[in-house]
This record gives sequence, structure tokens and C-alpha cells, in this order.
Amino acid sequence: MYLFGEHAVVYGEPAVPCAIERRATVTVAERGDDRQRVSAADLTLDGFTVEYGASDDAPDVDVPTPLVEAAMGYVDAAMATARDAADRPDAGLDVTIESDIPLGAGLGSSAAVVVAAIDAATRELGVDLAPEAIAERAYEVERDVQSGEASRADTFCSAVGGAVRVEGSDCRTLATPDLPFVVGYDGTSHDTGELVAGVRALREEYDFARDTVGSIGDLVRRGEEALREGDVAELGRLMDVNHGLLAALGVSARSLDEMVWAAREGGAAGAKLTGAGGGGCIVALDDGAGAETALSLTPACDESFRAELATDGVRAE
Ligand SMILES: Nc1ncnc2c1ncn2[C@@H]1O[C@H](COP(=O)(O)OP(=O)(O)O)[C@@H](O)[C@H]1O
Ligand SMILES: C[C@@](O)(CCOP(=O)(O)O)CC(=O)O
Ligand SMILES: [Mg+2]
Repeated sequence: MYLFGEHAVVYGEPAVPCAIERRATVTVAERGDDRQRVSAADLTLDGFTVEYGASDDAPDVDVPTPLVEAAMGYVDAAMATARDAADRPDAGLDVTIESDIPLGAGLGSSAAVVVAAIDAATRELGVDLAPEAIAERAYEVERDVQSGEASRADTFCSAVGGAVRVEGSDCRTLATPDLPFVVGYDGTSHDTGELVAGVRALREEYDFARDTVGSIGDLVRRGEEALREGDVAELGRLMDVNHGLLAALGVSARSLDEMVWAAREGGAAGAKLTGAGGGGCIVALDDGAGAETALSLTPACDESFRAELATDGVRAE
């Protein structure tokens, strides 16, 4: 999830994503043939299994192909890069995905699945990649699936864990104080690629949208100072501003605004949407119970929970 900087990070501004204790688990077993089988029970298509040959163009399933492509794009590309890393272009793989990360809701489920899938598949094919190498391949997957536009933020954070700072290709981990994250989730899901394309179109049409992206960068740099000082009140104020700037880029939603206001009025130091937006999740900072209670009483909010910072990134279990 993002403390600061989503969207602007795609245009080279810094961002600070944080890994939380919600995980995607990917199990990979090599097959005796060249076919790929993916079982993803948590997908919104109500759970389905796809089986297809490396060279077949149509998966053998009874749902519309564009839907399957949208759902399978990240996993498919993750398997392809893993086969490439192992120099085994024809390796058949059985892949099982389980995840407790809401899908398409701004908590980086795509990055978690892609990073875990690349790690599991390369291990199965006898290659041991460092987390940074997994992160780089996972970034390329997100970039390709999101039509050429992505940052390294989610994928680097997911691979190495903790709080990180990403600016272009410069990715590093950050020491942070213990932050009292509270998440509100409206139960909906949205496509990151489409929201990123919307911001691109706005930037092309309006100079002030470019300035808004630059302002998010300025805000993130101030946020880094507040992080170093452990100043939660200032972090909260900057999160509020970040939410406003994201709304100006057209990626908020009524449900997100309602949850953000509920969290603030419940006593949060600040609150903002996280990730691509359009719906999904907000993140707030609150060391008391007020924000979580206020969110649980908000009709727009489907689920609210505390989120612990995860110090571990990708790992074999
Ligand atoms: N449990 C899962 N099983 C299979 N694919 C998943 C799973 N979770 C996420 N994905 C993939 O990630 C996509 C959602 O990613 P994205 O739109 O970037 O949203 P976010 O990263 O904010 O959750 C899904 O459409 C699917 O392709
Ligand atoms: C909007 C963006 O900055 C973050 C998207 O995050 P998510 O997929 O909603 O977790 C895109 C990116 O950085 O690739
Ligand atoms: Mg994503």
C-alpha cells in the first residue's frame, strides 16, 4: 500500500509504499509436458481453472476471452519471465494461487502475485534469483500488462518488504517508525492500467495536471522528512494533501472520499486513497480505535482492518 506518491511515481516522482502483513501464496510444480495450468480460486471470476498449451492461443475455458486475459495477464507474464530466467521456454507449469489481498483495490495484489509467482517458478526450475532481480522482472511484467506504464514501487516493495522509497529506477529500503495503519475497503475492484491511462490523458490535456504530479513529488519529499522525524501528525497532514491531489488527477471516488472523511472524523492523523484508486482501499494513520470504528459504521466501507508493516518481503515457505 502507498503511504505517499502513487500515480506520480509513474512519471519519475518519488513514492513511499509500505509492505503489510497480507500475502499472496503461489505454488508451482513442473509438469511432464509443455502445458500451463493455473488455479486461482480468489479471482473475481468466481474461481476457475485455465489449462492451455504454450503455443495454443485460446485458453480452454467457458468464460469470455477478454475477461480471462484481463484476469490472467499478470500471472501469464510472470510465468513467461520465469521460464525465460531459467532458459526453459517450453517448461510446463502447474500454478496455484491463494491470496488474502483484496484484488484490484490498491493494496498491490498484482505485484504480490507476480513477485511470488516469479520466485516460486524460478525456484522450481532450479534458478535462485535475489529479491532485487525478482523485483526487476516483476516490474517489467507490470509495465507490459499495464500497457507500457508502471513504476517499480509495488513490485520492489513486495519483493524486499518493509517501507521503501522508489524514484525511477532508484529503489531503496527506508527505516520508519512503527506506523499505525488502518485500512478501509469498499469491496470493489478496478483496473490499474485504465486508471494510469486516465492520468496520462489528463496530463496530456492540461498543464496543471503535470503540475499536480510535480506537487505530489514535493509532498513526498516533505513526507520523507516527517518519516525521519517520526512525526505522525505531519505524516497525516501530508496524507490528506496527497488524497486531495490524487482527487485532482481524477482517481478518487465517492466511496473513497467517504471513507477518508470517516477515518479523519474518527480521529485519524490523516487518510488517503491507496494505489490506483477509482474505488478500493483507503489508508489512515490512527493509534486509537476511532478511525477503524468510524469506518466500520460507514455504509461505503465493506471491511476495515489494522495493517502491520511486514518486514519480510518474498519468501519460500
Ligand atoms: N489471487 C489472485 N489470483 C490471481 N490473480 C490475481 C490475484 N490477485 C490479483 N491478481 C491479478 O492482479 C490483478 C489486479 O491488479 P491491479 O489491477 O493492479 O490491482 P491491485 O494491484 O491494486 O490489487 C487481477 O486482475 C489479477 O490479474
Ligand atoms: C498507480 C500506480 O502508481 C500504483 C498502482 O497500484 P495498485 O496496482 O493499485 O496497487 C501505478 C504504478 O506505480 O505502476
Ligand atoms: Mg497492481
